[in-house]
Amino acid sequence: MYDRVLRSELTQSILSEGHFETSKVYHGKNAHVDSDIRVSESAILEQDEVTRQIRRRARQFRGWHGNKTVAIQPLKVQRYSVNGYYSVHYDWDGYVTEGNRVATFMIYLVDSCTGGGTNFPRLRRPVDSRWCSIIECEDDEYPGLTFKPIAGSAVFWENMHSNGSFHRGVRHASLPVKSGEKVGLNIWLWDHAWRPPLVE
Ligand SMILES: O=C(O)CCC(=O)C(=O)O
Ligand SMILES: [Fe+2]
Repeated sequence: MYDRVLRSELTQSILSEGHFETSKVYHGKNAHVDSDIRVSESAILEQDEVTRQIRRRARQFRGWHGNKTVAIQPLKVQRYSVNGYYSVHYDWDGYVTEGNRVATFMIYLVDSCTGGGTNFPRLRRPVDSRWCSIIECEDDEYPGLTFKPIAGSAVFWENMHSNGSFHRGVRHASLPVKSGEKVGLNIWLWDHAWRPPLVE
């Protein structure tokens, strides 16, 4: 979890731009709306100086193996209203064989909600209570580790093991928003050179 990665002026500029549409679920090149899996609205941000700088910074912060073949995908803003959610999934795509999403930044832009945490059911919650400002410590409604949406902060994780095999430990969900609104900025690192490893 990274604190204050985005200033609020940038958030305002991002939010005023978006052309939101009902979010789809993707399998390779196929995409469809499926409210059993995902209820939110998304907008791909146009390229401008702000988005260019954010993408540059995300790329500098973290290359995949320091890899020159990693690109930052176009930035996507996702808005959840009451009962909006995204059920458990992986960010890697098991249907493609050339290139994949090797890592994810999830930046919270608007946190005026209850619920709406980012939940990793297979990760263990740390016991040290100092984590409790950023992770859910009181609520046992969902298994595993849940990051609270905190505007301006980011969660970063890798979607692959170092040999390029899919990391199944980072299965995650956006928990249902109970009240208010949550908005997140998804930044995905796409490695063009990724190929399925010969051994899992
Ligand atoms: O909004 C979140 O907390 C997670 C979003 C997510 O996992 C995704 O869009 O792939
Ligand atoms: Fe995801």
